[in-house]
Amino acid sequence: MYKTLLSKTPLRIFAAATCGCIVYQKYDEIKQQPLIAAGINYSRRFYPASSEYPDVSRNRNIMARNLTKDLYARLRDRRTPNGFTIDDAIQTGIDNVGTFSFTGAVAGDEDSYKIYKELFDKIIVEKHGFKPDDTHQTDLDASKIQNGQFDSDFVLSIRIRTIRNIKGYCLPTFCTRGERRDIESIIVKALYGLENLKGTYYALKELSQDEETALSNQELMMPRPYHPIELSCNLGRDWPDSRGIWIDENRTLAAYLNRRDHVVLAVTDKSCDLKSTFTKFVDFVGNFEQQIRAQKWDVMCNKHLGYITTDPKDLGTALKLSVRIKLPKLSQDSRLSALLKMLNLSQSYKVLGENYNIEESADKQDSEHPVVEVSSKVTLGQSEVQITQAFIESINKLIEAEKTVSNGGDLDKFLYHK
Ligand SMILES: Nc1ncnc2c1ncn2[C@@H]1O[C@H](COP(=O)(O)OP(=O)(O)OP(=O)(O)O)[C@@H](O)[C@H]1O
Repeated sequence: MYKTLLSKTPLRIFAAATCGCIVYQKYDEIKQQPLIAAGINYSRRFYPASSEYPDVSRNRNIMARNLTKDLYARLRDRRTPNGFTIDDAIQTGIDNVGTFSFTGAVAGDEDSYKIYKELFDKIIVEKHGFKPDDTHQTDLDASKIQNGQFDSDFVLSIRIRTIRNIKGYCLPTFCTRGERRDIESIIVKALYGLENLKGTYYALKELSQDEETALSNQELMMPRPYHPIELSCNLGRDWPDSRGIWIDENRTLAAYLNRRDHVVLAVTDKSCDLKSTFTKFVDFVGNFEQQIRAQKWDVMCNKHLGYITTDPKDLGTALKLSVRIKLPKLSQDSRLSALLKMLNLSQSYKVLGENYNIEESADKQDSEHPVVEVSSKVTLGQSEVQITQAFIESINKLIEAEKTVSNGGDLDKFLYHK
C-alpha cells in the first residue's frame, strides 16, 4: 500500500497542481487582458467586478447611495493616466458610513473627474444641485460687493478661504513623496515671490515645540489628519513631510500646504467689514496665481467644474466664508440649525462658549454671550461674488433674527415667514 501511495501521490499532486495552474493561468490571462492592454503588468489574483463590489448597504454618504453594481463594473477596470482607480476614489466612503451630506469619494488627480465622471456627476448633482451640462463662472471682482459692513455688536471676525491645486500633479490622496516635495517648492517659491507681501514659511517637520504651541495659540496651526475619513483617503501619509504653513507679517493671510489639497489660501480678519476682507482675499489669491504662472505652472481649473479640488464638496470656487458672531439667544435655541438651513448657511456651526476671547477685540466681548462660528455652504454654480453677496444677506438676517428673539419676538414667525 505504501508503495502504491508513494508512487501515486506525487503524481496526483503534480497532476492536480499542473491542472490548477493551467486553469488558473487561463482565467488570469483572459481576465487580465484589459489591464495588459493598458500597459499594466498585474500579477495578483484578479476577480470580476461582481466579486469586488463593496458592501456599502449600511453607508449613508452620497457615493454609497449612488453606487450600483453595474456602475462599479463599468468603472472598475479604468485608470486615470496616473493610475488612480475607482477603488482609490471610493475607499473613504466605504470605510466611513458618514453623514447624509458626506460626499464619500475623492479625486486623486484632475483626470479623476473625467474618467469617473459617471459617479462624480451623481455626487455633484446631489451635493451641489449642479448638473453635468451646467457651467461654472468665476468672478473675483471685489468692487461688486455691496453692504459688506456687518453690525460690530455681533460680528467679531471674518475668515475667507479657497483652495488651489497645481495642474499636472496628483492630489494629496495619491501623490508620491517626490511629487509632494515638488509641489511644496513651487508653492513656497510663489509665496516668497508675492508682490508687496512679506511672510514666513514654517515647514512642519522643522517646527520646534514652542513654535508649534505659539501657532496653535494663534489658531494658525495645521492639524495632522486624524479622522478616519481623512486617513482612508491617504491624507496622513508621510506626515509632516512637505507640509507647512506660510503666514504674512500681519498674521492675516495664511497658506496651508499639502493637507487635503496642494494649498489652502486663507484670510482671517478681526473685522466686521466683509468687503474689505474680500478685497484682501482677492488680492492674495490673484497675486499667488500670478506667481505660480510666472514659474510656468498653472492651477487646476476648467469651465465646467471651476477650480478642481480633492473633495467634490469644494469644487467650483472652493470658497468658504465664515464669521464669528455673538448669538446669545440663538446659540441656545434648538431651532438655530433650521434657521441656518433656511438661510443657506452650513448647519455644522461651532459654539465657541461663554469664555471665548479674541485678543484685541476683547472690548467687543461680553463673556455672557456665546460666540458662534457660522460658515457658507455653496461653492459650485455661483461665482465668488454671488456667494459672498448671498452670505452677507444671510448673516444680516441672522443678526435680525437674534435681535428679534432678544426683544421677546417669536423665532418661529421669523423661520416660517422669512
Ligand atoms: N471667522 C473666523 N474667525 C477666526 N477663525 C475662524 C473663523 N472661521 C473659522 N475660523 C477657524 O479657522 C480654522 C479652519 O476653519 P475650518 O475648520 O472651517 O477649516 P477649513 O479648512 O477652512 O474647511 P473644511 O475643513 O471644513 O473644508 C478653524 O480653527 C476655525 O475655528
